[in-house]
Amino acid sequence: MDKPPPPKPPLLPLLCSQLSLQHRVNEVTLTSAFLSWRDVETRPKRTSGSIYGPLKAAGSHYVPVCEIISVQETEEDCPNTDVGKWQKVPHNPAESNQHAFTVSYVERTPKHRWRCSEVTLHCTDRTLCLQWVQAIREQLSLLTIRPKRLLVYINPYGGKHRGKRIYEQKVAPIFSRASISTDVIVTERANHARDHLKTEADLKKYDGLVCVGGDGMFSEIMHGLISRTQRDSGVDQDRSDETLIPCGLRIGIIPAGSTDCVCYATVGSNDPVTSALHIVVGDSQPMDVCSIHHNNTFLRYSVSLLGYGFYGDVLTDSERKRWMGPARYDISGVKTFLSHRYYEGTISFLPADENVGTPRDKLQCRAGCNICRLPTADKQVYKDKESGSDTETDGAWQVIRGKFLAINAACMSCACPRSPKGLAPSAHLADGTADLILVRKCTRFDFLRHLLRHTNKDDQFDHPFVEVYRVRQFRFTPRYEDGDSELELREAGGSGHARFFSQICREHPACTCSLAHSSWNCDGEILPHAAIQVRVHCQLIKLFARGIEEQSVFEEPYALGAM
Ligand SMILES: CCCCCCCCCCCCC/C=C/[C@@H](O)[C@H](COP(=O)(O)O)NC(C)=O
Ligand SMILES: Nc1ncnc2c1ncn2[C@@H]1O[C@H](COP(=O)(O)OP(=O)(O)O)[C@@H](O)[C@H]1O
Ligand SMILES: [Ca+2]
Repeated sequence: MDKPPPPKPPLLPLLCSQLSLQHRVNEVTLTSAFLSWRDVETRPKRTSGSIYGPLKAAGSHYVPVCEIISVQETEEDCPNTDVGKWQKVPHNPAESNQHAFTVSYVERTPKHRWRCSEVTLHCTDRTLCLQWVQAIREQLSLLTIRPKRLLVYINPYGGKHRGKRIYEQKVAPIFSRASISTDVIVTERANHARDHLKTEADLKKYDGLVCVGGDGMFSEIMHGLISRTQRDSGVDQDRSDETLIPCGLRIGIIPAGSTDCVCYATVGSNDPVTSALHIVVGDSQPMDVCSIHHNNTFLRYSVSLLGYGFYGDVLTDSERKRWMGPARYDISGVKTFLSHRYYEGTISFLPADENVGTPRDKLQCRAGCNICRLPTADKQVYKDKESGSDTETDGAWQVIRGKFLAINAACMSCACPRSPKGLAPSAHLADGTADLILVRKCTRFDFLRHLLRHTNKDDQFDHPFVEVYRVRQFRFTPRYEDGDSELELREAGGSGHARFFSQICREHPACTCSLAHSSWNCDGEILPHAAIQVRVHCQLIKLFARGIEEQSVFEEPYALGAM
């Protein structure tokens, strides 16, 4: 949350020269933290006592070394065969035979988008030019968090089927400029990436994974990596009380899907170039993951939306409309809204510690979030267990029964272009909790008001039929469960009528009659069971991201690099 400190004065310049930039003399300085250049032909007036002077002063630029993408010696005055264009011939004839180098660096633009900007600096002789290139490269080589070798998976059918083109045109050139080597796999079927990661991939060869696709594709890669990590460490993921081993490799997401909420909620935009640059600079954002079990069988992991009722039904309907691309969610959304089905069941949950806040906090999770840096609340559960007190029976669990239009859980905001603040606007990426949102039966009109508030600034939780809880674990049992809760059916006074229909549904699994059940939408996959147990695993995975930056971060002085 903290505003980054202003750049420190360059106490120990590693290199300082007068170089020419667009035919003007600039004093160029490299320190271990910044590359800066200042036009010395127009000396700006200082307006305050600060040694930085007015940082907006014309001609002063600071680029943090950690945001430099690459440095290259520039070939002057020759046709650039790569792009088939001639470079601009300098006006000043004296400059035409000079040596130059080009530094590419991150430039922030509105809406959290990053772009690759360049500055070309001319030197009087080649030795000086090489000295500069070498000095900058040396500083870059000290940034050991940057990945050098990546394994890339592309889903050619995600979103609008543009994954391959997006990767080739926008991302691969950035990786090659940053000297990142890649192995690229274009998937041939669903679960290809997951299975490859689970069993075949030689993960030791890589510093990270890249997923080109949507939330479904990300989910595949996450499943492959988590399962592989547990198997390699001898951890049984079927046991719902296991402490899972965090994954070592970071995952980068190049958005090319329908919803792209994991990317949007961790980076602030769904822009392929921005994501590629976050990978290049080696960002790292830990992220919570929910594990979902049915009795003692592992079903799936979830990071974004785990939704029963409305979002489950939207997904079930939209799967038949995949050919429509992203628009399928709008059509199925309207259809599901009109059907206005509600489902009965019981939710039990273990509330999170108070110090992590509540789902209605005004405070949102942003880059460097203080709540996510707290010692993890998650660990408390295991401590309680070890000391013999069973948290499950000591009264901490709360139980809610009712008729629900929607039951949603999200361990992050789920912000996406459709809903910029997300399903759970105050959920934290890495605090070990999920926000549980219960929407009880209400009128169609009220439900519509609630849904529409996801798309504007109004508070979607400010309705009498909506309840929200911040939880570490929860369970759901539908009132009329298949197979194992005949007893509950009888206890609950289940009418012969209900039993009759639940019987029909059991015998005709394809029947979409939803008297008793909806399905869970788990990050865009349909789960086979309605009765589930869910637990949040704090910071189980890491992404090449940094969380959403506060707007002030890309105000001065950090934007001074803009030319
Ligand atoms: C009638 C008006 C309705 C407006 C409701 C707007 C609410 C939007 C909240 C969206 C939350 C999305 C959470 C992300 C879910 C993804 O995991 C999943 C799968 O995404 P994918 O297809 O793989 O990109 N997408 C959906 C829509 O279920
Ligand atoms: N080559 C492939 N052919 C068919 N399906 C695939 C392929 N590769 C991945 N998938 C599956 O496609 C599904 C949707 O992919 P995703 O990239 O999330 O796009 P969208 O956001 O449009 O749903 C994922 O669940 C993934 O498992
Ligand atoms: Ca969380």
